[in-house]
Amino acid sequence: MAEIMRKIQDELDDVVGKNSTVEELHIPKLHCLDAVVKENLRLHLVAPLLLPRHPSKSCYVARYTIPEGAQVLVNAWGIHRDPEAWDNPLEFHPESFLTKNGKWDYSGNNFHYFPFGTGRRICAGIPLAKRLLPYVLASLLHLFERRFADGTEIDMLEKTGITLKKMIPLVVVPKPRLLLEKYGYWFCG
Ligand code: HEM
Repeated sequence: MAEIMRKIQDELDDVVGKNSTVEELHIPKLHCLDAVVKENLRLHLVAPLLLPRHPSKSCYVARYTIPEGAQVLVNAWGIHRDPEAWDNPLEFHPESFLTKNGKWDYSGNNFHYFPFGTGRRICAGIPLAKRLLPYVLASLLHLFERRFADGTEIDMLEKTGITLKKMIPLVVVPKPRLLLEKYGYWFCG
């Protein structure tokens, strides 16, 4: 994990530099960060079972009859960990999103990877999330080193629900890594 963090911060230092702060124009050049966001959304989906579906008419899917009005849940969490689609599916390997560029996107058209859902009920916030997620993460990682609070370690255990949450909240202590003047009023008081 420490090595992935170093790669991301090296990329941020190359693309953004230590004398400026992250802007939207930098985001398309941050390939390593993009791969980390995508891999994180593979393993830790926001909505592990998507939103429930209810067919308006009985229908057949594969060999199964789905009666009208039945509640259908799609186990996207399981599909994202399918060993037939992913090498070492339980491990965090952002590299797979670097080498298969373009294959994995958020369109919902690839049924091995659809963190924003798929079809008519696909997430309505993709355009916003796609911009905001890397921008906020890039800004935080560029501005701060993060140290775990004394005696704590990262633990990725999840708490199940309609949305997935961390079982144990992450507590980090941010440490500035740029010149203090880049932090504006936060550190000037
Ligand atoms: C990391 C960020 C986000 C993720 C991973 C995410 C993921 C999802 C998923 C998996 C669904 C269910 C899709 C399905 O069942 O096929 C969904 C639905 C939805 N999302 Fe998001 N979402 C995110 C951010 C947002 C934001 C920022 C907004 C709004 C500003 C938003 C608005 C919605 C809405 C309105 C729906 C319901 C769509 C419908 O039922 O027709 N989401 N989202």
